[in-house]
Amino acid sequence: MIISENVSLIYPDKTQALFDVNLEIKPGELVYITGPSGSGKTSFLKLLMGMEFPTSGSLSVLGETINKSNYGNIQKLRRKIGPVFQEFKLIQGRTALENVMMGMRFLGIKPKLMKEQAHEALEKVGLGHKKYSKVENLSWGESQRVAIARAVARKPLLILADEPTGNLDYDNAINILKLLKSFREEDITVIITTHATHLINNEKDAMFINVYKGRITAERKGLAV
Ligand SMILES: Nc1ncnc2c1ncn2[C@@H]1O[C@H](COP(=O)(O)OP(=O)(O)OP(=O)(O)O)[C@@H](O)[C@H]1O
Repeated sequence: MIISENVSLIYPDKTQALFDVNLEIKPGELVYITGPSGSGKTSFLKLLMGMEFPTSGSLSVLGETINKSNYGNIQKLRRKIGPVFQEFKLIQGRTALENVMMGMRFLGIKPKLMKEQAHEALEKVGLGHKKYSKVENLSWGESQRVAIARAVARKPLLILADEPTGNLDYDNAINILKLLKSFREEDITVIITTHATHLINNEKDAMFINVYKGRITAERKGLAV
């Protein structure tokens, strides 16, 4: 699913965000990425989405090599990924349903099916009753759920959630994590960055990646390795 060998990332201004990342993530795994602010968590997710390319080393995601020369295939790869961004990236003035449908625009799905998948995804995240609400009228937690619905409506193989519990109170944060974890039952690999280590300390069936100053350590708990 994801194989990273000696991957380093240096931005054009010479900031080295990641050093020698070696890891393998298997299909259907739940992965938490923790680490202080500025340690390289988002940079790692950007590499997985092909929004950045490794400066050195080799990275393969769902069988596609992440490098500039493979750009055509990386665009196809993105159709199999459901991203949940830190700042949601919802379109104001549009309803929850419209936002979820917009996330499927370039997937080549027929409009009727697109609508069905969007309805289904909003039901799944518990927002069936807010489908026709404009997103600016939703609470923070509800907006986060719309962003998650938009990611799962695409029927992805991989969900990448960047700090999905940021700005949520304890109960909402726990519920959002529960929701994201539930997608594993559909064999989706779920990767979550979080500062909220207290929320995940008791997880027994997950891979934990810690990033510190661009260097990664990984351990699996409770999984057959
Ligand atoms: N486009 C960029 N150009 C140059 N440097 C960057 C760029 N994006 C990130 N960085 C730098 O790379 C390092 C890692 O940043 P990154 O956003 O990956 O950290 P993070 O762990 O996700 O932080 P946070 O928890 O605050 O979101 C930081 O030093 C950051 O300033």
